[in-house]
Amino acid sequence: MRILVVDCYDSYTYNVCDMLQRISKDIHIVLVHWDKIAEKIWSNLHVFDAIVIGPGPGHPNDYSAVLNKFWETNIPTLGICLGFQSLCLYYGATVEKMSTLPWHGRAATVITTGESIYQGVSEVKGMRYHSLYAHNIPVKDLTILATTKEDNLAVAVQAKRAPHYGILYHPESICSTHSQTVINNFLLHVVKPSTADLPTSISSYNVRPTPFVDYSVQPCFKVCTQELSWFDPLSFIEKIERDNSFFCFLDSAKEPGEFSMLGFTTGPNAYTIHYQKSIDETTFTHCVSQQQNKKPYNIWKAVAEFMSERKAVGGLKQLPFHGGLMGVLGYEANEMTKKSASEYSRGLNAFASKTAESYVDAELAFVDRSFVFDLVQKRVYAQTLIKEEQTLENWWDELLLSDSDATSNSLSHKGDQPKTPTVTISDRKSYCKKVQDCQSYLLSGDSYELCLTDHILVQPSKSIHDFDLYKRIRNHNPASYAGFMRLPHITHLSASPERFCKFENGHCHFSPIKGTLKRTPTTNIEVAKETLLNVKDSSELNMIIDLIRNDLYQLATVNSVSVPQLYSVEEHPTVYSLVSHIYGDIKAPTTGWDVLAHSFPPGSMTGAPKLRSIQLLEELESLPRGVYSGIFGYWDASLEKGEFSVIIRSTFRYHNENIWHIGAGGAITVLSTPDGEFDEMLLKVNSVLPAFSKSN
Ligand SMILES: C=C(O[C@@H]1C=C(C(=O)O)C=C[C@H]1O)C(=O)O
Ligand SMILES: NC(=O)CC[C@H](N)C(=O)O
Repeated sequence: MRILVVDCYDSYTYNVCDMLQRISKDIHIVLVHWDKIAEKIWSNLHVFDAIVIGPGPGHPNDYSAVLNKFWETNIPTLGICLGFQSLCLYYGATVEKMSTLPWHGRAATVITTGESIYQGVSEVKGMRYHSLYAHNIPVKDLTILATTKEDNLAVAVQAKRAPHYGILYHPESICSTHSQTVINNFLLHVVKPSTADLPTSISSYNVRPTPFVDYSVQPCFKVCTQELSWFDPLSFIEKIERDNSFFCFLDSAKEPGEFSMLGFTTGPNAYTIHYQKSIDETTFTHCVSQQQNKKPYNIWKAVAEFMSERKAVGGLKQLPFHGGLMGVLGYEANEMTKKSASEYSRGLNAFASKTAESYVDAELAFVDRSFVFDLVQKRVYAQTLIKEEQTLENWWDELLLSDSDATSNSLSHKGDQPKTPTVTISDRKSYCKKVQDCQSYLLSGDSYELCLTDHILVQPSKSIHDFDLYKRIRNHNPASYAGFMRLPHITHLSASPERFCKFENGHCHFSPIKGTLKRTPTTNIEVAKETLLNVKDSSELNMIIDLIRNDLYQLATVNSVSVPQLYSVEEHPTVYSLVSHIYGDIKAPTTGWDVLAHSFPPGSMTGAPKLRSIQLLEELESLPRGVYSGIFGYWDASLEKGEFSVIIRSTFRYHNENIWHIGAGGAITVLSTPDGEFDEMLLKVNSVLPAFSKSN
């Protein structure tokens, strides 16, 4: 069966594709963007057995010139949400803003006629992501098939003189029920599948992403492992790090901790890598020779090629990291945002007017020398990536010898009592105004959720030693995804609680956080569960769960994406969080790096639909986000495993400038209160800011 799926740049379109393909493996989908439908598609429309017009931001009027061409055919067509509205509009209904608050991320009870595509289904749960609704529906042209119990809204229609259907709720959502029956009814009872193959010129026409490179390459390195007697990573780093030494420390700081890893750039095979979006160039610098190799394209493709040429074999299987990539990809390191970190060079606010090249959008290191700390077993391993012809040096001896009392756990610090820094942050009034601006976009149907953030600048009274600052942040907020990275362009200090994505041997795991509650003496995990499992926070999370399923479906194997438990509440040092866990499987030649690239930036930091939300947020937020909202982590040289956190509750600076950046914000929905969102933003700033004024 050949189906044309029209993608209106929603963040749920791939969920629609997967929903269709779960019906039958014989379904061949051609996915096209509504505004980029090639002439060869239009001239071959008749070869498709069915058409599905997906959901999308904005008003259906914006799409009519194109979508109406589908309603003029006699091809079985199903419109979802925006597609439903387009069908109703085509027959003269009125489509306009809801007169009540929209149900973004909330499932309604849908009563059906039990007829047509609802044969055998009398009541379903239907997840709603719409701000507009259709009324004055002409009954001479359209039959209403279902309405909501809560507000008696028409949510499914069928045309009387053509096999055209519309469903306003999202049947593809994790929270909708009986969708396989409904879609089955549409496909099997409405569509008469033809047997002929699609013309090759069309069958390969697809916007579904493909892996960057073929990773089935010959390994280039082997991993040499030397177990050492235990030493505490933090005290060790404090002793050996110097103001100009580059290294990357991924610190599992939340008790009991699992693995921490420390990567050095001192080996013969080490590189630093940085990306400048403003010139779309990725630079690889060999650490020993300082020789540079520049690639005139984005970091995702460039790093994929680089890593495929440096595949490693060996090492202890139980360790997460043996050497490879460590670092940060900043929020703007994607093709959806227009801004880049180079904006800082235009003397914005307090920035020194450095050149644009000073501000990079991503920076990582390829480390061939690393320590991995098994915090549970209290074991530490020195690991080296070497080529066959290279000889192994005991590089760790020199480091350990330079640190005679590595076992000391004192969190001593350099320098005297820092004075209160100068902090630039939005005031309540201006932030609340931005929250209201967000909500206007939500009510107009341009977005269902916007993760609004503020860009806080911290100028210490005198320069602060960065690792001292890290130790203070870690003391105040020991997080699961803590870490310290000092590389040539960016110094980044993390206290993040949020995993973005972990991948290992083809299994991917995302765990977005939405819903944050301050810890107080009267809150405990039970109180937090009662408080966070409310309509606002769960609807915020539902939208991101569906968005991440969609991102995963782009590359995951059909039927492999799952959400075993919709919500859980996690306890962190300063807050409680509502979390969900989404899993999916990929198979070679796809790797976790491909999944990261096509799921970036993190949906929990953009909102949904992702593209439109990113565009709106760029309008609303004056500065680039820089490192904040990006991801921080590692990709092992085996290419088989890696883990990146969402960069929040962190601070970073460029080039040892005495200006530190903190990003903080929260998901804005129609249920948000401006003051509540400002307070939430402040709560998150205070997971890091106090460290600039404390002495330990
Ligand atoms: C935006 C931030 O956090 C994000 C928004 C959250 C929320 O709205 O509850 C929680 C975690 C993050 O996904 C931040 O910490 O700055
Ligand atoms: N999910 C959608 O397709 C939304 C349709 C339209 N933008 C609305 O908000 O009503």
